[in-house]
Amino acid sequence: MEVIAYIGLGSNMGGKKANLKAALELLGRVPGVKILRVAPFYRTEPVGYTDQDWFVNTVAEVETTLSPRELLAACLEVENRLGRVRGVRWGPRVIDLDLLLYNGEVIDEPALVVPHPRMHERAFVLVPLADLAPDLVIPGRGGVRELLAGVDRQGVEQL
Ligand SMILES: Nc1nc2nc(S)n(CCO)c2c(=O)[nH]1
Repeated sequence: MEVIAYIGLGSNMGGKKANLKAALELLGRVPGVKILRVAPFYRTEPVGYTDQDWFVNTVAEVETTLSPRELLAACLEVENRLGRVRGVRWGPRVIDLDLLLYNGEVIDEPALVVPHPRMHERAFVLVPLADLAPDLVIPGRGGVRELLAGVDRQGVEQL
């Protein structure tokens, strides 16, 4: 049966918008994954490891028959196909796909934590997510609209 999941995409190396478009193209070709909607792209100030180039971020809403682990594996496969080299943990990356939400479920397993543990404090996630689903509730964290009101939108600029 199909469920709804949300995937965060980001790039801060090379052709950032082109990298996001390529990732969406590859993701959309995965059997069992259908991209329903994609938020606008945003130019965003790096958080966490700040000594790096600005990112381009967006969020995609997908309908999928894959399990959470299968969907995560598909995201990692897209990253690998686009040449993601896992160097510095928080360092620059050609492409990053984060599984943000899966069918409203809470999952806490080794290498699979959903909702994404930091998404509720990240404007670069909440802003595009609110473009798609402002009334969504992030299990255990609160409503997207309310969380967005609590973060600093500084450093998230619509492209
Ligand atoms: N603005 C911004 N800052 C980030 N810091 C990390 S790590 N990442 C990678 C995503 O976890 C990002 C990002 O995608 N966008």
